[in-house]
Amino acid sequence: MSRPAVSIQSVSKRWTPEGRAPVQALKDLSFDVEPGEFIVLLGPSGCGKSTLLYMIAGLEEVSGGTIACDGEPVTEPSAERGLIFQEASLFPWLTIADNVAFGLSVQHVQPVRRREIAIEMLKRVGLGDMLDKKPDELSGGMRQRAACARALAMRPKVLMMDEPFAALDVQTRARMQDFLLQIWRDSGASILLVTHSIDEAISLADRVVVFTARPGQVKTIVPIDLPRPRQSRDPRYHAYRDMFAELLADEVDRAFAEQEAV
Ligand SMILES: Nc1ncnc2c1ncn2[C@@H]1O[C@H](COP(=O)(O)OP(=O)(O)OP(=O)(O)O)[C@@H](O)[C@H]1O
Repeated sequence: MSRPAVSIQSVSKRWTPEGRAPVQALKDLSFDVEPGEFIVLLGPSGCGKSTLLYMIAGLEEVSGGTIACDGEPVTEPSAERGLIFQEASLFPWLTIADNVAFGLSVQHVQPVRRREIAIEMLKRVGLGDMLDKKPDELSGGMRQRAACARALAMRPKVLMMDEPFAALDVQTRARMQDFLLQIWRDSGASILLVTHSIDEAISLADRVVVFTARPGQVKTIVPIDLPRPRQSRDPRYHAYRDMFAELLADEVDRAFAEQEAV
């Protein structure tokens, strides 16, 4: 059997903000992500989903346990692990093509080749005629597609997405989900996507990792056994929706109770 793309073993994270009480964000978290697998992380606010992505990205250290990608312990950021945020973090003063090409300069790709790759990636995300536009000339959905192109240009083995479509309207969000499934299939990358939307989780995931309220632990891992494209009118889809709503309700109650107690 192949090695997991990401292996998370007994990971904990304790934040110690200056002048404030320490926060145990994650506790004894373990699961693997298989190569090419689409994982969705679902859980109440503050349970440590973003924290986990930052640690896999190598932007934050674990307080305990280990994270390994393709068998190698994560100690620093790598082009093999891309991270996309809710708001596309593009450089406003660069064109879309230059934004996509920028990351490749760090990988010492020659300028002409950088531009070729940028054009190829932007075409793939449907922005082939927007190459020389600046980010503020694009809609939110287009900016997010440009951010995907920039991440994919680095050929990551693992792509992490932190609520990437939360700021988009419902129609754009549905299109972006279709688009994401397409580029996921083409790229062969593993994806870890954080969302608060049960529908998004069911529409996208191979498996959904449900977190407990803080400190975040794995409450359960649910494989979504439905063919794609997934139809919300399918009775099995409804059964998943009910199950996730129930699983989350307890944890959201717990998270609220904790907040009120502070
Ligand atoms: N840099 C930081 N310093 C101190 N505490 C932090 C830091 N980042 C996150 N935390 C705390 O760690 C906990 C987990 O935060 P995190 O953002 O990972 O949760 P989340 O599940 O992604 O939340 P949400 O769904 O609301 O985005 C929260 O209590 C948060 O306040």
